[in-house]
Amino acid sequence: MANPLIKICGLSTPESIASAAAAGASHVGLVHYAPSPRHVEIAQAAQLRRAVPPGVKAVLLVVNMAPDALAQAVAAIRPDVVQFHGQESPQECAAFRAASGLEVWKAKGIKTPADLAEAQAYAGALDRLLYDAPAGKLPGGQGIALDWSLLAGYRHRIPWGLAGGLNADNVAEAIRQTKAPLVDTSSGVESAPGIKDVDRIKAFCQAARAIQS
Ligand SMILES: O=C(O)c1ccccc1NCC(=O)[C@H](O)[C@H](O)COP(=O)(O)O
Repeated sequence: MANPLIKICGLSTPESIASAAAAGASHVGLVHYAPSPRHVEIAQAAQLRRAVPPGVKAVLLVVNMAPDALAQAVAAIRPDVVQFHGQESPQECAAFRAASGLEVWKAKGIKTPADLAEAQAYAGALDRLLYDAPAGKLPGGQGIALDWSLLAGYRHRIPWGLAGGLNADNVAEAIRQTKAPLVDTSSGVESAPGIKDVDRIKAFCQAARAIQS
């Protein structure tokens, strides 16, 4: 099995972006959602995006954002990827993808086999589905793992990734069970909500790459 891509999400300082890149992350996430402890304003996100080194993709996370506001945010930040993390429909994702020409991901909360089957309706509208725990107080970044056994052996209709409660201690087992081609973490590499920890980022990336087929 090839090493999975690694996304470290919810970064809010140039230092944490540099740590994630140095540890081998393929993607770094900037959360623009005011209720989140990881929220960054547009101007801050634009500055952080400039700190993302070549070879690492910047992912902008948004939740049910109005199309005009999203277009302005994208113009200012210039992300490589937009990750929708609210109730955006396949049609809305497809329309944004066609209009922007950007890579588009959609996070979907998965609790049952039916949720997983429903998520496949996004095939053709997206570049990647990100399976996460169902929304609670926040739509994402909750540190809650989904039931990985739901994904074991599943025939996905679209490129995908695994998020939700991943950390250095469990990511290898999650990859072993699900064969995830991309793993994503946020609270699992923090010392407190919104505060990224360099050592935890390093340990997560090492553990995610330690998997052998
Ligand atoms: O991280 C947040 O605070 C957040 C808030 C609102 C929407 C999405 C958010 N994060 C999105 C992510 O991609 C997280 O990495 C993903 O949900 C996994 O988080 P965690 O379980 O904490 O590793």
